Parts: sequence; C-alpha cells; structure tokens
Amino acid sequence: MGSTEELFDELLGVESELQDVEDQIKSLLTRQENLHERQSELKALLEASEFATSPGRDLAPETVENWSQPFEWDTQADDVRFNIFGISAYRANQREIVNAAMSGRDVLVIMAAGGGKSLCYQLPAILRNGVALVVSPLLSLIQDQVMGLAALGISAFMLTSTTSKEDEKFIYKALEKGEGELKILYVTPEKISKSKRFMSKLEKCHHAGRLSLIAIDEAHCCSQWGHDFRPDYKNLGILKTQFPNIPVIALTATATRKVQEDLKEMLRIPRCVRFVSTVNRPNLFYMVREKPSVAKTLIDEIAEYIQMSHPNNESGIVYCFSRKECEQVAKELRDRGISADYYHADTDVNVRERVHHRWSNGKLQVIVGTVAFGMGINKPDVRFVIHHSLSKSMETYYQESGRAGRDGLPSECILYFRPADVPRQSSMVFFENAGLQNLYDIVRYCQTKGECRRSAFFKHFAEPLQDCNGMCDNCASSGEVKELDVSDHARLIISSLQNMQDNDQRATMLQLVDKMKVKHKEIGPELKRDELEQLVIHLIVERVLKEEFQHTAYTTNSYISVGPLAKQVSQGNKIIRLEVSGTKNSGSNIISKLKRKSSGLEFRLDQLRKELASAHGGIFPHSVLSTQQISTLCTERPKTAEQLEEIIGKLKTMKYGKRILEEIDNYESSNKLEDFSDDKEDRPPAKKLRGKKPVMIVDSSEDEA
Ligand SMILES: Nc1ncnc2c1ncn2[C@@H]1O[C@H](COP(=O)(O)OP(=O)(O)OP(=O)(O)O)[C@@H](O)[C@H]1O
Ligand SMILES: [Mg+2]
Repeated sequence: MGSTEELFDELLGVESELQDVEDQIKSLLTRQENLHERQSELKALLEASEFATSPGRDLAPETVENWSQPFEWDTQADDVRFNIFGISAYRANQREIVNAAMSGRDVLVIMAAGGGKSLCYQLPAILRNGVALVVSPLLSLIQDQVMGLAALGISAFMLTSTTSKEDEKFIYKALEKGEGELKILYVTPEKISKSKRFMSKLEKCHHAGRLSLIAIDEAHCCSQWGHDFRPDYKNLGILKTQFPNIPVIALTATATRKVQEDLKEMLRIPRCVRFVSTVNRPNLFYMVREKPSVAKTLIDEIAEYIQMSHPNNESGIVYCFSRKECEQVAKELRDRGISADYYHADTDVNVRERVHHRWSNGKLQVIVGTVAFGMGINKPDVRFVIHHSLSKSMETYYQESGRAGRDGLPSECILYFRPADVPRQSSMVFFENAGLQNLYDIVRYCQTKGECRRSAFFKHFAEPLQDCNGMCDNCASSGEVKELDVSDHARLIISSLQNMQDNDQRATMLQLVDKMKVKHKEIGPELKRDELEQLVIHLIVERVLKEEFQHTAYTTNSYISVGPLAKQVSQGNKIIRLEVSGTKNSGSNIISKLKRKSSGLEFRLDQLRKELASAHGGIFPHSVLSTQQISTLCTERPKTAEQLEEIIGKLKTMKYGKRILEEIDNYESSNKLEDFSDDKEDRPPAKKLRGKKPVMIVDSSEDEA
C-alpha cells in the first residue's frame, strides 16, 4: 500500500478522469439526442417526398372520388360566388372543396396564404340550410371576416368577449329557436372549451337540424408542431364527437405532413377528404440582399426602394429582429418621408389595433413589426415584405413573406442578410427543438447565389420542383457567380480555433474573422472581410465548425468552436467552396426593374374604393373592389351597368356601380382632352423624396373616422 499522499494523488487523478468521462458522456448524450432528432426529421422528409413523387400524385385531391363532376348545386353556387362574392372564377381546388363539403364530407384543406380558403367554407355555409359555425383563433381576424361578410349582405355574427348583450341575445335565440336571420357564426376556440352555455345552445341548434357545417380556420393552431399552437384548439375534437353527422372543414396554410396528421387526429376526422395545394406562390418575387453594416445606409436603401417601387402608397411590412429596432426603423423611415409606424408586443393593445387599422385602410403605408405582427393580417394587397434581419426558420420566413400578395398580384419579398445576424438569431433559438437546424436552413437559403430561391421552399416542404419563371433574384439575374475553392482558408480557421481551444481561449465570429483577416493573407486568394464572415457561417452550416453558447446575467453569447466535420477538412477529405458574386450587388438592377407604374385610372379607382369604404360604415377598401377587379376595370373600361355586372357581379354593381361608372367616364373624358396636349395622366402626387431636411409625414387626425 502506498503512502497517504500517493493515495490522495491517485484519488485526485481518478476523480479528474471521472469528471472527464462524465463530460464526454454528457456531450455524447447531447449528440445522440440531436442525431435522433435529425433522424426522425429526415425520415419524415423522406416519407413525404416518397409520397410526393409517387405515381399518380400531382398535388390534386388524393381520393378516387371525383369532386369536379357536375353537382346539383352548381348553378346556385356559381350564382352566389359571382353575384354576391364578386368572384369571377374558382381558383385551384376551391370548387372541389365546396363540392366535398356540400356532400357532407369532412374536409382538410391545405392551401397557401391567400389561396382563397375562406370562400371554401363561406360558400357552402350560404348554400346549406341552417347556421354554420366557424372557429377562428383571433378576434381581429374574426372582426375582419364578419365586417367583410356584412358588406356583402350576409348575416354573419361573432360571439366573443366584445359582443354586445343585445347581439348575444339575438345569437342565442337564433341558435335555440331558429328565430332571426343567422347564417355564419364566428367564435374563438375558448367559447367551445369554456362556455357551457354556448355549447348547450349549439346542441339545441344541432338537435333541431339547424347546424349546417363547422369550419375550423387556421387549424394548424391545434398542433404543437405548428408555429402558432393555441391550447384551446386542442379541445376542438369535441365538436366531431358531439355532432358526428355535421361536416367539419379544417383549413390551414401550413404544409408539413406532421401537422396534417396531427390535425386529423385531434379534430377526429380520420376519413376526411384532403385537398393539398402547392406551397408555391407564383406571384411573389423572392430576393436576398447583402445587408449593409451601417444601419443608416440600410435604411436609405429600404426607403429608396419603397419610394421608387411603390410610389402610390402601396402597403408593405418591414420585419425587424427586436422591438427597439422596430421603433428606430419606423422613425427613420418617417424621417425619409414614408408613412410608417411600428407594431410589437410591448405596444399598448389599443395603440397596436389603431396602427393595424390605419394600415388596413390604406392610411398608413408601412408597418414595421416584430414576429408579433402575424396571424391577424388579413390584408390582401400587401405589395412588399422586407426582412430587415433574417427569420429564424424557412417555415417562419415562408409565413412572414407570404403575407405579401394574397390577392394574387405581383409582390416582392426582400430579405436583408449579413453573417453577423446569424449569432444574434442563434443565441435566441438554440434551446428550441431543432432551433439551430432550422436557422441554418434559412442561412443556407440566404447564402445561395446560384440556385433558384423557390427550390428551397419546395425542398423544405417536400414538394416536386416547379418553374420559378424568373420570379427570384437568382433566376432573374444574369450576374455571374464564381465558386472559389477555399479549403486552405478553412484549414487555417480550424487550426487557429484548435489552437485557441487548447489554450482555453474562445472567440466570437467577429473576433475569429479579425484574427483571420491578418493571418489568411499568406495563403490567397485574398478574401474580403465580408467574404471571410460568409465563410465562417458557411462552415458552421456545413458542421465543420459549431456554435457554443455561454450565458451571462444579461445575454447569451455565441462562440465558435471546431465542429464534427472539421477533421475531414483538415485531412483534405472534404473540399470547401464559397460562392461569390462576380458582379457586385446585381440585386440593385433588379430592384430598379421592380419599379411599378400605375395608371391614372387605377389611382382614381383606388381613391374611390377608399371613399366608398368609409361611406359604407368603415369597411375595408378591398371589400368594395379588389385590386384585381380594379385592374380588370382599367382594361375593360365598362360603360353600362350590365357590362360592369359582368366584372364585379350584381351585388357590388347595385351598391357601388353608379359611382364606379361615373369615375371611369370622367377619367375617359378628361384624358381625351389631355390627349391633345400631352400624355400628362392625372397621376398621384409624387411623394417627396429625401431632401436635406427630413420630411415628417404626420397622419392627419381626419384619418380616423
Ligand atoms: N377564386 C378567386 N378569385 C379571385 N380572388 C379570390 C378568389 N378566391 C379568393 N379570392 C380573394 O383572395 C384573397 C385571399 O383570400 P382568403 O382570405 O380566403 O385567403 P386564405 O387562403 O384564407 O389566406 P390566409 O392563409 O392568409 O388566411 C381575398 O381577397 C379573396 O377575396
Ligand atoms: Mg384565411
């Protein structure tokens, strides 16, 4: 036996080795967990892509039933669609969905934002006898819908915390006794799970055979895998249990298979007819811009884009990373003459609603918001969505950018990317389920210079590729993309990092790049600072490096360390290539091409719809005329009520026809006169461009009716 001292020394050694082993076990367990997670994700993706490419599937309804054949309600459905809704033709899958619901089947509708899901349940609700129940997650969405339907003369009500006693009485009477005219009733999910009184009235309505259908809008809120999970949505399965013979129509824009399967189970509609439309939004132009490192330069660029491409006050959204950034960006845009305001979770609810309302009515051009400005956005004519910083995943970016162009007209989605934004986001999402994985997916999207942006969405949602038709910067630009072999740079980065790690030092991305800036010159080709930053991010995404997180009392910092694939690069088994643009910033050419010119008549009809909307109780301008209808009116130029009816249907012609025809007539006469002078169309007043002195546009108080 050795001396006590020797024993003690050995004990220390063993303890330290044990600690080492425990650390290794911990890190292996984390790795195992991550791998399991990725494994199941990959399996789900594979399954989805097998499903997507299996013969006979072309994104059409998967059942053998033929929902496109003639049905007995065709004529009546066409009449309501055109003469009440003013919609001249069905979009993809709409007619089939209406037919399945009219046939009494449960239906699951997956349709991209703006695809026209509302019509799919509103039309059967009008055609079927009785009251349709619609569950929707947000008060603001419900209010918009009820107001829109009221403008069409459809008897729609909502039962929420804001409903007056009088209306509540009317609704309960209508449910219980069938008195009064009630066609569509909107409720929030809380009503179903929390109000016994409501459920008992609904029961009576059903018992008397007056419950026509149940629609569950934004149905992805049921699923924890969706992006807007709402606990009260979990209980909606009770509707099918209580009313098994009433068709349920669940609608969502979220495409992942996992969420779809979850929905079927939670809503208890296992045998529903499923209609999946493509995730593609062909009218959206996707583009990624290099984000200038100086904040002011970036705002100048954004302001210039808005003023040049959207000079007629066309609506837009700017998404920012933080609340403070929202406030700053909104102010800076105002300083440059753009009517902008901010929206985030810290703003007072009433102020927030006011901002949203002014924007919806076209009185405010731009909302600068955080992700909190989300689901309640119902505005169809958002012409641009700008991301001041990257989103946290492809899914979120798809949702946020997808708020543009819901009316199907060309709109732009611009994302400003710079590598330094990656650690900012990653230190927020690293603890989320697959948070880093999701973030790195969108980073890959941003860094791609040679591949179609759309293809990233198709891959993400496991859908066969479709043509982009030049509707993204990479497809539209003829700018040359060079691929550099930067494996030597990568090796240098790895060895420096290894060195630092061995000396118990660590570096953030910026510190690492600073270090490399000096060192890498010897190996060439020389990379610029921003290219070195791109490279470090590229290596993280490729798992050659990895981010590690350190918490302080105030913040979480991201440090870079050597990742699982570093060895392969060091040993020369993996080549690292970096894409760099041949021509710098070819995007600006595209931005100037996006410049829009609207005709004088378009502007006049836009003004008219705003005026008519105010005069008709402050409904939304797009409820009077959609932007698409305005553009048809500009080309067709109807002269009689009959001609107008062909375009906008009976109801709208009856309500607004006289004024619309007058406006077109006035425009034509004034233009005839002007034809003799020059083609000075009566265009909207040009917006003041940035001068030496900042121009503040303060919304006048007459705005608010
Ligand atoms: N067949 C159609 N033809 C022309 N416009 C249509 C048609 N169907 C719907 N629309 C219009 O498209 C716009 C978007 O419709 P809707 O609000 O129903 O979309 P959504 O699928 O519910 O989108 P989101 O997921 O964003 O809620 C509306 O202005 C609507 O009037
Ligand atoms: Mg909708």
